[in-house]
Amino acid sequence: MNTLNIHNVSLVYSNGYQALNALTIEIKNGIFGLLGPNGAGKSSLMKAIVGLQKPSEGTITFNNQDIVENPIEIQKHLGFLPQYFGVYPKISAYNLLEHLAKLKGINHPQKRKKQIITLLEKVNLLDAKDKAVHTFSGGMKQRFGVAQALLGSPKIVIVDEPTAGLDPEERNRFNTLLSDLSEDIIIILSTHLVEDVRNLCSTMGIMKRGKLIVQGKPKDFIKQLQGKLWSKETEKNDISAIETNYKVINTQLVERVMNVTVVADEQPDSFQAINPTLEHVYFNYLS
Ligand SMILES: Nc1ncnc2c1ncn2[C@@H]1O[C@H](COP(=O)(O)OP(=O)(O)OP(=O)(O)O)[C@@H](O)[C@H]1O
Repeated sequence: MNTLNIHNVSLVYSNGYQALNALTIEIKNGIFGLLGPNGAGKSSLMKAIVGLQKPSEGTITFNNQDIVENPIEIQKHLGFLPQYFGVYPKISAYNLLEHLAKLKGINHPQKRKKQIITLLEKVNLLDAKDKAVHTFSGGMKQRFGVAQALLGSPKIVIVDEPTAGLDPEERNRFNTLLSDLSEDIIIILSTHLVEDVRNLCSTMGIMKRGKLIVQGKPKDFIKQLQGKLWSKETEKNDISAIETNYKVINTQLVERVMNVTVVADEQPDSFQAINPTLEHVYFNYLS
């Protein structure tokens, strides 16, 4: 079992901006979902974990090794899948993986070949190994991205918005792959897609303005909202009156009619009970 321990981490950039504020999390094998609006500090946290940005305060350990003092300790076990690769050179998938494997220090030619073939099989790209990566579909590129992130058998993989731009079928296939991989390693998934967190993550956290405002299991959060969510169709002009009496967590058009959802212990007049989803949980914590 791998353990990433982030304790009381704060990060103040040189311009004085506090991007992380006393953040504490323990992450074990499985997929940890990190949700939060733009600018909440998710990328800053990732940078601190991978050793690209030293925290101003606090400690980060990976399997009991201090990785703030010794970033190499995590870098040799780390795979990173950015949202987009900037450039896809006009070379085959196999050759590009071979090049990246050499950069990662996998020097033994036979071992390198075996690992590349195994990874191409795992991400279902073995048949496409001689095709140029720039001709791949979006889903194939993302699966290629997973293969490169897994070179060197990392114990921790960080994926940033991995399903952006994929069609629903590609997104399903990609999510199944991530889920299969997560049994023996830590995967940290930073995303705006609440549904992906619901489907994939055993644990999750929500960030807001540099703070981790909550962490736990998606299903426990949903349970906490059971029997407390109420919704009704409304006019746009009536929303501010509802807001004075109730905690409104969402207003949204459903079949072109405005629906308002509130959290309350008792059923408000003319509202219907609705079943909570993780999206309601997210809105509830952010509103
Ligand atoms: N090098 C830096 N110097 C100063 N401020 C920075 C620096 N990098 C990021 N910030 C600021 O820190 C805040 C958090 O940024 P961060 O990129 O961590 O957010 P995020 O949650 O990852 O958002 P997004 O989803 O948009 O990437 C932002 O207000 C950003 O402008």
